[in-house]
Order: sequence, then structure tokens, then C-alpha cells
Amino acid sequence: MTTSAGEHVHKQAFVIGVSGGAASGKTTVCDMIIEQLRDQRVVLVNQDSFYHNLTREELKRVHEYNFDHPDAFDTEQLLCAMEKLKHGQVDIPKCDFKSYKHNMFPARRMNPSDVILLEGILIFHDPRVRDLMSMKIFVDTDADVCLERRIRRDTFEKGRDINTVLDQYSKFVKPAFDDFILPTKKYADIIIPRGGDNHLAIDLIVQHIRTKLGQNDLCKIYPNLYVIQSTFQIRGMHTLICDAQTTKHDFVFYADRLIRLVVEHGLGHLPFTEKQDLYIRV
Ligand SMILES: Nc1ncnc2c1ncn2[C@@H]1O[C@H](COP(=O)(O)OP(=O)(O)O)[C@@H](O)[C@H]1O
Ligand SMILES: O=c1ccn([C@@H]2O[C@H](COP(=O)(O)O)[C@@H](O)[C@H]2O)c(=O)[nH]1
Repeated sequence: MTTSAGEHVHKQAFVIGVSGGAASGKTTVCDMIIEQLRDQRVVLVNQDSFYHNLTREELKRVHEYNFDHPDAFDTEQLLCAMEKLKHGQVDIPKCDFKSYKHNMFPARRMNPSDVILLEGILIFHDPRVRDLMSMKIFVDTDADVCLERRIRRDTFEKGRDINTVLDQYSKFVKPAFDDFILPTKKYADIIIPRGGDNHLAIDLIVQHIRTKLGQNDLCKIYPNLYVIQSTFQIRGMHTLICDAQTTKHDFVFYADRLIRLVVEHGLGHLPFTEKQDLYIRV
């Protein structure tokens, strides 16, 4: 679809939310998915880019600032960016975790894509953000592994000293994980134990995304194509009619049921006018 401005409209971008504790491996999982979906247009949006700017007062006492609380994020800005990304390019700010400022690095320009991976510790917290997602993944890594990775990352990459990292962990990171992050695990469609080490889970996710994108492509080519939701029952019947061992009787029975479902769905899409019948019992 093309707008008058010539921009490609990706109304049906497949939004995948990837949540989990800090340093659980969310970015690593996203990178692996992107790597495997090589032929697709995929972008990664980090919730980290939507931290509120700190006031001068907050900057002075930055060690008392809770970066793990839902209020630390500008969710309105995140929603606005996601909406814009459906229609055209959007500039996503890049936060500098050393100076805590948003304007140290140039913003990243993102193009509308087939797949948007939205990653962050609290992306399942706000129902409006959850509603954007077609698939929700929770990366479930042991707390001690996350802490070990966090210490390495924050000391080597962010230049923080170990006491500060540990103080922040016990004061804010751990309590926020228990109070806000862990309770959102229930919204996940898929939970990945061990994050990036779980190659099988990542392969299965990529396969699923490919299937969904294939359906999306067909819907783009044929705007009046409707894909019936694949249920366990439908897949079972499909399997039976494809199986060479299936008897003729069963083949006819299940093929008939599948054809009936297709016709019923098709009829449901025909225009109709509601009428009320009056029955008179005599
Ligand atoms: N499976 C893994 N094995 C070893 N190190 C890992 C693994 N997954 C992530 N890491 C490392 O742990 C740190 C945090 O990982 P990252 O994917 O950035 O987590 P998150 O996005 O959840 O904060 C990074 O330094 C990364 O290289
Ligand atoms: O200025 C900041 C901003 C954030 N943090 C910490 O980062 C993690 C979330 O990032 P992940 O990449 O998901 O690990 C969160 O625990 C914040 O405490 C920070 O330390 N400083």
C-alpha cells in the first residue's frame, strides 16, 4: 500500500514484545531472531530509549533515582513512536547511560518494517503497550546469572564502580523485578528459559514469525483474503487428510468438515442485512 507521500504503509507490522529482567539476555535473544530472519525487514526498538529526561535535581542525586520503576519511562512517547513507525520513518532517541542524557548521541532513524521487536524490562506493564503486540516473549534467566552479567556490563561498559552497582541492585533493581517485572510474566505467550542459550526456543519462534509473515504477505497481495485461525482441531484434520495411511472413509469425513469450515467462514464475510423473524405459535 502506498500513501500520497509515497511512503510505504505497514499497517500489519508484526510486533513482538521481548521482556525479562535486566541483563537476562533480551537484547541477545532479539539479535538472534533478527539474524535468523535475515530476509525480512526487522527493526529493534528498546524501551531504554524512552527513559524520562532527568531534572537537574535528579541528576545531582542520580544514585537515588529508580530506573527500574514504571514511572521512569515515558510511555506516551513510546506509544507515539510505535504509532508513527506504522506509517513512516521515526527517530528513536538513544540514551547515554554514562551521562544519563538523551542528546549525547544522534537519534536512530527507523524505517517501517514487517517485524518490530520491542524490548525492555517493563514493556508488558502498560496494557496499551501490550495491546500492540502479536507475540509476547519473556526471557527467564536465573537472578544470580543476571546479577553477574550486570556487574560485568555496568563496570566494564558503563564505567561504574562495583559498590554502586550492588547498591542499585539491592535498593531498586531486585525490588522492582519482584514488584513489577515478574508479575508481567503471566502475559507472555512464550517463556524462554536461559535466554540466548536456548537455540531450540529461538528456532521455533523464528519459524512461527516466518509463517505469520507468509500469511501477511498473502493478505497484502490479496486484500480480501482472510486466513482462518489455525486451531489445534484444524491442524489435526489437516494432518489426517495429508496422511497416506488415512482410510478413505476418514479422508472423506475430515475433508468434508474442513470444506464446511471454509464455506462457513466465507459466508460470514458476505454482506448481509439483519432481519427479525416473527414466529407465531399456533
Ligand atoms: N547466553 C549468554 N551467555 C553469556 N553471556 C550472555 C548471554 N546472553 C547475554 N549475555 C551477556 O550478558 C549481558 C546482558 O545481555 P543482554 O542481552 O544485553 O541482556 P538485556 O538486554 O536483558 O539487558 C551482555 O553483556 C551479554 O553479552
Ligand atoms: O541510566 C540508566 C538507565 C537504566 N539503567 C538500568 O538498565 C536496566 C535496564 O536495561 P536492560 O538493558 O534491560 O538491562 C535497568 O535495570 C536499569 O536499572 C541504569 O542503570 N542506568
